[in-house]
Amino acid sequence: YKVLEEEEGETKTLPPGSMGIPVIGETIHFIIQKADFFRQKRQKYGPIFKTHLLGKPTIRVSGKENVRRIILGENKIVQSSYPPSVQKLLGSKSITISCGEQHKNKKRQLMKFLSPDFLAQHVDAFSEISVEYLKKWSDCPSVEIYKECRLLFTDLAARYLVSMDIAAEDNLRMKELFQIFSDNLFTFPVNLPGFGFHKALRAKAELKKMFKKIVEQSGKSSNEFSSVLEAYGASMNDFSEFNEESFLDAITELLWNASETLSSTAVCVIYLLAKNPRVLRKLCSELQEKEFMSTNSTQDASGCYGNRPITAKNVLDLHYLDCVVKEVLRTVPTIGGAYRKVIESFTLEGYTIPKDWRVVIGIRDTHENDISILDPLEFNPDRWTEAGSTSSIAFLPFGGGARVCPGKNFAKLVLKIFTVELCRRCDWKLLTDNPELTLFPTPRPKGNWKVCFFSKFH
Ligand code: HEM
Repeated sequence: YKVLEEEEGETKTLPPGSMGIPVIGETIHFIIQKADFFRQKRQKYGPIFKTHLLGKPTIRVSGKENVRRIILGENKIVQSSYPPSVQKLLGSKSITISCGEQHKNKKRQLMKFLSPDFLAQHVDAFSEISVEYLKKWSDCPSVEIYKECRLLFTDLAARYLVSMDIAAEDNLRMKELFQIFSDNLFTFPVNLPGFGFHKALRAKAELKKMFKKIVEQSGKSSNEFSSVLEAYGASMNDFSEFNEESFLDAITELLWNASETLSSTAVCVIYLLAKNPRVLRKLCSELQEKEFMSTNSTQDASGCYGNRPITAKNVLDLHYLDCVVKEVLRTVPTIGGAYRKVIESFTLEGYTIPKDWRVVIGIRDTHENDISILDPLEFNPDRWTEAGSTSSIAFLPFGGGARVCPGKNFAKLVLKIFTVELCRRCDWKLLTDNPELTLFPTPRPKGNWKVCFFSKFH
């Protein structure tokens, strides 16, 4: 790769960086170092650098304006394009991988399903399921928090996104399979025993078998499953076109997307609130002030503690809660980067971003290096309350433009409900010394963090 090219008399400069060894590029470093690979490169080369990853020359871009330009340039200068391992594992019909009209239709359907009315209708249910798990956790001496959050949010997503009840033992196995699937999404697409890709394909095949069994045992026909699955093809309206593989792929994509992201963020909420008692106190004060949290621990005849039920409307009154959830997503963004293919060469900060290269939008890098705020690495929800300053904060945890996360409002509501129930019902303590997070593929504990929950009402 020549650093300088001449085209139409114009000098074109590729961003700084290194392309590694032929064919393999720097993929092995990336697989070993994960998020640190990008951090080190950014420190060395700045916000735009080139490398060669997973079979393609790649440019990683960070910085609010740069990222905005790419996100809003979908289908004009870039198009969503994930590495071959991700494409094969999610399937060409998944929302993440599909493009053009097919993508637009599926996305529209999914967003229609996840309407404000749908969210409002299920607030009680989201609350109940959070309470169910919090009670279970408080009854144990300690719990492995990441595992438990995965069980909770897979259960929640299965019930409300795909109308599927999963038994506890199936959920445990699903948790293991989703973990193998996620851990090996970004890898060499070599389908041979011992390779990560092979393990992920097997995990997905087993997941689909489990979903098929659950669907069959439910006695429902496929068109009785929630309309969200129609997003994956007109098949469910027209039985002759019903495609079982697409139906099971759709369940996998939705459950994986929801449980991976929500469990990761919920663990970060638990961790960051435990680490920042001042923030937790301030959040509890807000809950008390707005009558979401009673200071009276006496249970009434209906089993309530005088806590105000959460609704889609009254949760909006909780401004500090909003700041806390935003700050968790800013300091530890769930998705570190989004992948695109360049369909039309363009320039950024004077560098050429050539056609056919891959561009990775650095979400984490952009948040971490935000020069418009003080100490961007610090967890400080109060920064969101300072008048006038918030619109300049780099904040794109859900991406943007045509590829914006369709689960954004669902995720924010579920996370807020979980956080309110957590704070008003429990105290908790991390039992692991020096807990550390690993950031790739999504933030999660390094090792098994144990957490002890105490019910506030015992
Ligand atoms: C904290 C929670 C979540 C975060 C931070 C998050 C983040 C993201 C981001 C950054 C993208 C854009 C990727 C890109 O630009 O290529 C995305 C896409 C997507 N998300 Fe989420 N997500 C979350 C929860 C969910 C949930 C609950 C669902 C399911 C309802 C979901 C379904 C999807 C789908 C289907 C896409 C692909 C959209 C497309 O390609 O147009 N996400 N998510």
